[in-house]
Amino acid sequence: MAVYTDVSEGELSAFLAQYEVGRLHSYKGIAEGTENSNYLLHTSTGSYILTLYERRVERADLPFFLGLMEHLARKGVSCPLPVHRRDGSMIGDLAGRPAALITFLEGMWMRRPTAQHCRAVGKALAELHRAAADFPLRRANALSPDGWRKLWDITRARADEVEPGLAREVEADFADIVRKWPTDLPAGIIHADLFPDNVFFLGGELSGIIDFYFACNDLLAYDIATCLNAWCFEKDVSYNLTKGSALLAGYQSVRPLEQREIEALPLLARGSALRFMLTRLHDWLTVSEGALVEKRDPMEYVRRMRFHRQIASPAEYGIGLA
Ligand SMILES: Nc1ncnc2c1ncn2[C@@H]1O[C@H](COP(=O)(O)OP(=O)(O)OP(=O)(O)O)[C@@H](O)[C@H]1O
Ligand SMILES: N[C@@H](CCO)C(=O)O
Repeated sequence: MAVYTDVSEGELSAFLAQYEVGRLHSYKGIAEGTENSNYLLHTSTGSYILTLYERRVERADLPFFLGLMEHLARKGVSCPLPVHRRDGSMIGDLAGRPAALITFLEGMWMRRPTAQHCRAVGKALAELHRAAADFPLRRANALSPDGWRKLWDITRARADEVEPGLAREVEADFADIVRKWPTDLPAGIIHADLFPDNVFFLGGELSGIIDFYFACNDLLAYDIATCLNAWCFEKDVSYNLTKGSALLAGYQSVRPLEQREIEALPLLARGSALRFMLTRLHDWLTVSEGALVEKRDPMEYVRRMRFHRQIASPAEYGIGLA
């Protein structure tokens, strides 16, 4: 995460008095990430992550996100457990923002994931889909085609600042993806942002999944497509077939894909690349220079869109190879 909102020690101590987490020993802002403000807290009872929800998270969605984490944790998915306040709720207010406290997960995210990591994340994704299947709340995906359109309307006029000709290229691709977008594939709750920085490993084993703030109901295979984009490309945006086949095999070891899901992968991967290109483009053009936040390059995802556009068969992702 980033730090958009500063929190004083006095404000934080008053906030923590609502919880049974003991006395505050120390806290510091976490620069990593882009969406919300996050602090690492040490108290007399342990370590916690404090999140202040910023622009892209609606307060009304917090019971879904926090309830989902609690549901998954109870079902054995290793993810943070939201801490309840003394009044039983999981959501408070701090420095003018909705805020929550979640447990700290041990582990490190992989800057250079290997095929083994990709296999593990594929398997964990399928387990997450299975464990979430009976979660009772619903949330529509705010970043499906209608949401993409809103972002594109804001960014299109300045897209060529990133690369000349980008507006025209994206416009054409956007129309084609939306025209073909599937609606009748197996659906359920998806993580929707399962990038390497949201998956922790300890001693080679997957130790936890974080950041459920894009989770929603959508096509399960769309989540796989997002993982292929996030985990299986090298820095030069070449697709790593070994990683792709490992990720798909890991997923299928828990939930075998239907043929129609496999056939939809190239289109889902294009749509997913478009979605992340758009949020990055939006942030690239709008995030103020002063914020303690890393800007992510939209061109990494334009290049993925170009890759997926020329795929002739889903076999090129390595399905059935590992
Ligand atoms: N439960 C947790 N346990 C340990 N560290 C955590 C936890 N939650 C968050 N972090 C730390 O905070 C960082 C950012 O968290 P997170 O990915 O949720 O933020 P974000 O702003 O939503 O980022 P993103 O850009 O991935 O959406 C993580 O990389 C990790 O260092
Ligand atoms: N994972 C996203 C940022 C948070 O949504 C990206 O890399 O663009």
